[in-house]
Amino acid sequence: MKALHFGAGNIGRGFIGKLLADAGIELVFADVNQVVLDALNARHAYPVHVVGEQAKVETVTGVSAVNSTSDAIVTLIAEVDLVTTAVGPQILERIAGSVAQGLAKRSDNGNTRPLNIIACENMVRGTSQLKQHVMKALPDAYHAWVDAHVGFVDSAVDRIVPPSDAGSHDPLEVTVETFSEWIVDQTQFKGDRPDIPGMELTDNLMAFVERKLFTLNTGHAITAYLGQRAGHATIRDAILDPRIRTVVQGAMQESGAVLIQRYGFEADKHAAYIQKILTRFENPYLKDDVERVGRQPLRKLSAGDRLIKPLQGTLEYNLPHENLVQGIAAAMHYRSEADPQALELATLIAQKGPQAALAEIAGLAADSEVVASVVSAYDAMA
Ligand SMILES: NC(=O)C1=CN([C@@H]2O[C@H](COP(=O)(O)OP(=O)(O)OC[C@H]3O[C@@H](n4cnc5c(N)ncnc54)[C@H](O)[C@@H]3O)[C@@H](O)[C@H]2O)C=CC1
Ligand SMILES: O=P(O)(O)OC[C@H]1O[C@](O)(CO)[C@@H](O)[C@@H]1O
Repeated sequence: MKALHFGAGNIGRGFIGKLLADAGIELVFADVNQVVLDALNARHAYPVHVVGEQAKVETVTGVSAVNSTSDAIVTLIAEVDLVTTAVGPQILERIAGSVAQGLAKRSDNGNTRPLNIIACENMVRGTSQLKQHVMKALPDAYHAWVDAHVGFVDSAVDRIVPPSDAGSHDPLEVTVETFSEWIVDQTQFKGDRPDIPGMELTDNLMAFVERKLFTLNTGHAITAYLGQRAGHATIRDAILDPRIRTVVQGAMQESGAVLIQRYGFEADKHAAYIQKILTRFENPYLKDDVERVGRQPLRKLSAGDRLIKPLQGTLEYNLPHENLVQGIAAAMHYRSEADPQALELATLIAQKGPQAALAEIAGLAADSEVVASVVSAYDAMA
């Protein structure tokens, strides 16, 4: 079996690519970072530091790489059995054109072996969104063929992989936590489902996507935003601050109450899930900067993402949300000179004021009670 994985970054090398290579799948990474591409093609292997109580270094072998903007992509898509991505939600649209060309070539070549495509991004049904971009880029004449032979499989992906230690000079080295969870929608595959140890199948993906995104990612983002306000550099330092921990735990519980209502999770199991996540944030073996976890605040404050969607859920079920409100207010204060979205956020707030800016970014009614609560928390934090 042969796979093409877009994005040889932290999750690509440290999680998805590793699982594929460990399963004996011939793996080609596609990326735009020439240093990483050259190193992968020179060594065909890289080290993964799995850190925890019992640290170990595992070597991923038998991998190669191509430039994601080269024609090689089209040829590969015409022949591989599996395509995965971990490039970031905003990049999916950019790779869709070459995926479409590859699918057209596959069809022209008469290759009717099933192909499955799985986007592994922090977003709800990211593969379905990739499919929309691909279909837009693909001539109509190929649509029926793609529907018959290509599975677009949504997934939820959970492993904390910050950039490797700044002390390392190896561009391929990656450091990962012990925990990992990759859950895919078994109903969307074409042909036989691949047997990849570490890839779990479900017929109830939305529950798992929302459980992960609106618990871990909700709590993580709020830890980052409150952490920056309090002057903490890392997620560990922030979550060990008792005032921050109280709000983060409260926000995960508020979001959890929505998930329990919506999906029927058992309350005690969900409480244990939250506690486990808090210990993952505390991981003493990972150095995870608040800027990494807080990156791209406009995306994180958008309507379907980890802060606003749980808040909307509390409104839908008439549930408490004071800690989510604190987290959203802190997100509006997030600043980073290196992050274009943080700069845009600051400009929007300066130009329109916090009420109109939040309404626009989050898709909330400017005159709603909940926007007034966030603005009042935002002002109190200023
Ligand atoms: N790092 C983590 O702990 C986790 C990340 N994720 C998700 O995985 C995705 C990737 O995140 P990271 O690995 O942390 O980011 P990263 O920045 O480490 O990796 C992204 C990679 O994509 C590459 N890339 C950019 N444009 C490209 C293009 N046009 N074609 C091919 N490659 C391109 C970059 O050069 C980089 O190597 C994101 O959606 C993130 O939300 C999900 C769970 C955990
Ligand atoms: O990758 P994003 O969506 O910017 O958000 C960072 C988040 O992703 C993760 O890297 C993995 O889920 C978390 O550590 C963090 O909550």
